Amino acid sequence: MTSPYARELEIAQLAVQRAAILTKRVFREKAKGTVSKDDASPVTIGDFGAQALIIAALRANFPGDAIVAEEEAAQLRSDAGLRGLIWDLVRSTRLSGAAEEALGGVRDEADLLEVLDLGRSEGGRKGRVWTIDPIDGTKGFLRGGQYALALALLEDGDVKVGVLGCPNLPVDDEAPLEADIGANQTDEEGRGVIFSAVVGQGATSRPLGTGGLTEGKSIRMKEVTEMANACFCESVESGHSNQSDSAQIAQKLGITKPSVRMDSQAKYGSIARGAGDIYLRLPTSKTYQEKIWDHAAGDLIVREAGGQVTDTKGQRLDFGVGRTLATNSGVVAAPAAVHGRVLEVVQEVLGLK
Ligand SMILES: Nc1ncnc2c1ncn2[C@@H]1O[C@H](COP(=O)(O)OS(=O)(=O)O)[C@@H](OP(=O)(O)O)[C@H]1O
Ligand SMILES: [Mg+2]
Ligand SMILES: [Mg+2]
Ligand SMILES: [Mg+2]
Repeated sequence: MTSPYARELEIAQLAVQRAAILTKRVFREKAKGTVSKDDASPVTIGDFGAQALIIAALRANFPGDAIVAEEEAAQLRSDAGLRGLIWDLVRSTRLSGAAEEALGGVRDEADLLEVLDLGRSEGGRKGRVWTIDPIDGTKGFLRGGQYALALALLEDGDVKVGVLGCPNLPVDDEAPLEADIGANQTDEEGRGVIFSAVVGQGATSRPLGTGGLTEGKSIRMKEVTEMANACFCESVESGHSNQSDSAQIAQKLGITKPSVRMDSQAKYGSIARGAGDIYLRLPTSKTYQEKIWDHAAGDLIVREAGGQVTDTKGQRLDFGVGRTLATNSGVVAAPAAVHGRVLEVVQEVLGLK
């Protein structure tokens, strides 16, 4: 008997792997100066191209499912030049060997727009909903630092399958956490990893390849025996997470190491494999609502690796409210055994108790 969600997991990973071939091409061509067209940023090109390829794979395999994706086609409808550039990339990006056969493609430029707009679902608590962030950590992508292609399947509001493609993280699960290096790490030997998880089946990492999937390894969070030695990750952008609050929290917890700042859901993947221990995302404004595509895959991967993920109020992230995590505020992710203690200090510093 095949395990539940086996096909969803396989297709999701292949789709992410194919889309990562495109984002890496865009980065390389940007470095050579051949990709920019007028004011189109490479991240725009990569975002649209990767989203189109991922949705095409979902459309071919799970045509009845709803999709909540970050980008939409509007800008491409009015910009034929940009549309043509993206179409050229999309039509020529394929997995090697038989793996490509399982994934559907995009037919033409008109279909490109159609496919992109399939991601405009409002989400919600009913049925199967895929959520996609084609490039998470756009700043990291541009710098040649960390970024992720994120894909998750929700069923009745719960995350069932999560996949994170991280082209610039080390393949080696034991490799120490690197602060945002910002150098061009794309294509460096030993980099590129896919994290994945299925509810109740644990979390896995495997090299990000260009054809069929290779064997995965099970990953677990590291046990925190001494808080002083714990390592916490946070956003690079101070506008995305309050870094002065996190410094105070770390100090109160007795953490002596400086935080590791890293873009994207690579933070979730890194703590899930024990390269780091804690991920804090502390609100910088009362009005910003986190987007479901920025957290769904990472949330499941960390929980399946032995972690607990809540918001700063101590509530589980609720992916069933719509396109945003409207009822949550920030993120606190840590090994289950110490999550309570971390949350207590977060609430003390934020004045929530
Ligand atoms: N004000 C504010 N607060 C919190 N989050 C915000 C905010 N503004 C944007 N975003 C979202 O942050 C996503 C990137 O998060 P990161 O953790 O990668 O940030 S950072 O790049 O490390 O600084 C980023 O995802 P991408 O757009 O896919 O890069 C945004 O969806
Ligand atoms: Mg994002
Ligand atoms: Mg994005
Ligand atoms: Mg964005």
